[in-house]
Amino acid sequence: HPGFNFGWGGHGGISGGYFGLFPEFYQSSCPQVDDIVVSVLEKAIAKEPRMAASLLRLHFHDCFVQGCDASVLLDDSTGIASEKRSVPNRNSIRGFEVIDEIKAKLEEACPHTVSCADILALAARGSTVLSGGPNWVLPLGRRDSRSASLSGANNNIPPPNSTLPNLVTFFKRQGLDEVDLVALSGGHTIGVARCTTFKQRLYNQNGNNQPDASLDKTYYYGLKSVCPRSGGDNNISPLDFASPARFDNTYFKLILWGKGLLTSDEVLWTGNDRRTMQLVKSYAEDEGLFFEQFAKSMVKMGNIRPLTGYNGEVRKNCRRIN
Ligand code: HEM
Ligand SMILES: [Ca+2]
Ligand SMILES: [Ca+2]
Repeated sequence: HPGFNFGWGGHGGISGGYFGLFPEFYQSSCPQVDDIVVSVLEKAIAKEPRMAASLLRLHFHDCFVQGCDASVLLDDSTGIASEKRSVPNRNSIRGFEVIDEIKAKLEEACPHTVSCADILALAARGSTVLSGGPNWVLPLGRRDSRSASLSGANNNIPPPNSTLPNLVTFFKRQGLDEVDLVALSGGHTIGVARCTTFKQRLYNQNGNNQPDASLDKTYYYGLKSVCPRSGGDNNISPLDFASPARFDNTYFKLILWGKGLLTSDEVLWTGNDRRTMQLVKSYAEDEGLFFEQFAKSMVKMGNIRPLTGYNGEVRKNCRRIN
């Protein structure tokens, strides 16, 4: 049965069973899988362009905690402490209704076949493409976890005020390098962030009641009007104000101009690491280069510790274990 990769993963030889994933995984068991995913995405993103950003982020927050196993989608229940309650996720991650709709359509077309973890990977790619970004060949065959890790979500997702060395460490822990860090940060070419995630930069970046000196002055004044010193924590600002719904390379151009929204964005340029500086500069100058590396790094991120073979399960409902 080609829809089930017996013999590929689960031998514990190669770390995490990387060789368990392959692009043709659903070729005979659910050939329409990508069409169904994209049709739901088209509707959702037409209704709200930001949804593309939210879905891209969901795959990232899944993969950095226990690997790409849809742990992020589990609700609280007996024995499950939902990752949705973690500091990086609460009042923040979204898109669950769209994932539910995709899952429901897939259960109709190909019952009990497509995992929620693969849906997240497909939704991230589809969202990128529909926003004008690159396409890539996507290895599939991830299975879904029977557990979640609230502490993992608190400890493994990098906070927005991270220093550059800290960001590098968070990514290294997942087997990702500086090139992946810079390229994947380019995901911030779409979507928004809440005032609470960048407030410190505006009012007290170094404990001296001063703004982050790397902020462009005009940009800084604009941000202060959205994000007052006190209150307004849930006010939102685009991560790439020049083209918040378009997947392009303006995110990197803005960073060169001191107009990156989060500390974690700006430090890629100001963090005194010649490698990340050079990468920011090259992606700002060459969108094609950024697209190519983003695609490669997304595949790499999507390969973080997947469950394959007999491990895990294919959930019937992405919000709970079977
Ligand atoms: C490098 C470390 C990263 C940090 C510190 C970081 C941090 C954040 C923060 C704080 C927000 C705003 C959350 C909120 O206000 O509720 C955000 C949004 C976002 N992040 Fe990241 N992120 C990082 C990497 C990534 C990666 C690797 C991706 C995907 C490839 C990504 C994609 C997104 C997207 C698309 C949004 C907007 C979501 C929306 O509008 O709903 N981020 N990120
Ligand atoms: Ca996970
Ligand atoms: Ca953009």
